[in-house]
Amino acid sequence: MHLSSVKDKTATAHRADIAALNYKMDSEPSFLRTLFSLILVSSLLDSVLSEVDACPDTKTGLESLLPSTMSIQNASIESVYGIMFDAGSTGTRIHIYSFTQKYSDQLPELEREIFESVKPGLSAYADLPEQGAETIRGLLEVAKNAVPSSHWRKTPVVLKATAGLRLLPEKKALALLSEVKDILEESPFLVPDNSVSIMNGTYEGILAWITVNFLTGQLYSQSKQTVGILDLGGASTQITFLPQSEETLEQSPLDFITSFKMFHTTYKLYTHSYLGLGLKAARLATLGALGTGAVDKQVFRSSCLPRNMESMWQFGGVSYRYGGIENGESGFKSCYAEVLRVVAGKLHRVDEMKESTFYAFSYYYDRAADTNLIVCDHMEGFTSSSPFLCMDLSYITALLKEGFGFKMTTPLQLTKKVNNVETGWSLGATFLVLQSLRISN
Ligand SMILES: Nc1nc2c(ncn2[C@@H]2O[C@H](COP(=O)(O)OP(=O)(O)O)[C@@H](O)[C@H]2O)c(=O)[nH]1
Ligand SMILES: [Ca+2]
Repeated sequence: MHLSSVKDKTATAHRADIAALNYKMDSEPSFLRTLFSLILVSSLLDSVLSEVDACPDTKTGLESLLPSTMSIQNASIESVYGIMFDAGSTGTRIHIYSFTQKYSDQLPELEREIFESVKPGLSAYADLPEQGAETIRGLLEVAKNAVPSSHWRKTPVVLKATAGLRLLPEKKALALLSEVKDILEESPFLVPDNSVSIMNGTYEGILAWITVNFLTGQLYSQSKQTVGILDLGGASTQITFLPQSEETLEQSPLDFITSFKMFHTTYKLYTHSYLGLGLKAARLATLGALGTGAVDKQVFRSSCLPRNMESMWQFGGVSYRYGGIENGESGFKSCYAEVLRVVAGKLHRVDEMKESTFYAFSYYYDRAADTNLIVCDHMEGFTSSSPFLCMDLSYITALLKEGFGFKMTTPLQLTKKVNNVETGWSLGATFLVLQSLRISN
């Protein structure tokens, strides 16, 4: 079993708080081994990335806006702010970034992030767009407190929705976005054109890759030892990495490879977003409830749930009745067979992935952090607070192992934050907005 930490990979990081997950070893061994090979980087690399090589070339793409270094310094210097809403399938989050610009001829530095979230996500308001958009208002108040009023007018605010809205009928999604746009326009912030949209899945992966490799210092290092990212959302999941072998480029479908230029380097990334393979969509698929809509009295059953359980669950504004199989199968073996059917044949694989380093976040992190004991074979002891734990962990195992084809030995870094900044696509997306508005150099 191979365990590694962020510290090993990041020369400029000084400290990583690492907590290996504590699993009970009497459950199914293969299940445990996969999960045990994940490390919980419990968040804080509290050091700063320093002395990085800033290449202020304003001619090309993203390089012109990436902050040259991360620093937590007192900033009496001119500040630049950017507000990004992540309208995810399970919740809406606001990220308020502040950057400082020390000298007008230098690139700005990322100073800090303020983060707040609300649940459920916009897609839960599919039939109540006005009410859904109201959830944005409270988050905008957070932004008003975080950004000095003298900067409101020049601070861009953007909302990007992901798989929850992608899965809604177009008319309903557009109605929600239109209400949201009205609320942003009532705010004192700068609302650029196309400020409210559904983001393409390819961007989701690329922007998260930029965020993570920026935060870990890889975009500045000479060695360009970038790391891949695995994001497991509620409705979709993304994989993005920089292929090293020609074989990978040749063997991948054309739409899995995207090129862009940054820091005098052209990156040719492998990226794909699998719609419907997010954790919550996978629950529906496992239960056989995908695409059934609001089915009144039907109870969807699974051996991944405690035998005597029966309850209700909501996703995307639809309520589902679900339960265990009374007097029937239960436990890891049968559960794993069920989730395998959800991933079988759905994912593209390349050999190189097995040898690469990946940062895994979102539900990969959340569900692992929820897990002190693996209890698929002891489900009767479950409380109703987490009835889906066995199903979710079985799905994550199946997705990584049988879906993407990772080996037991592939090290995956589970992380929520790097340098106290949330991992995810939001920071990368904010760089793009600042660049398009020429707010940064
Ligand atoms: N680390 C991190 N996780 C996040 C952030 N925002 C959402 N998540 C996680 O993303 C998962 C939910 O996915 P979501 O974005 O709602 O669904 P999607 O629309 O399918 O991507 C949960 O595990 C959240 O905790 C963030 O800013 N940072
Ligand atoms: Ca997401």
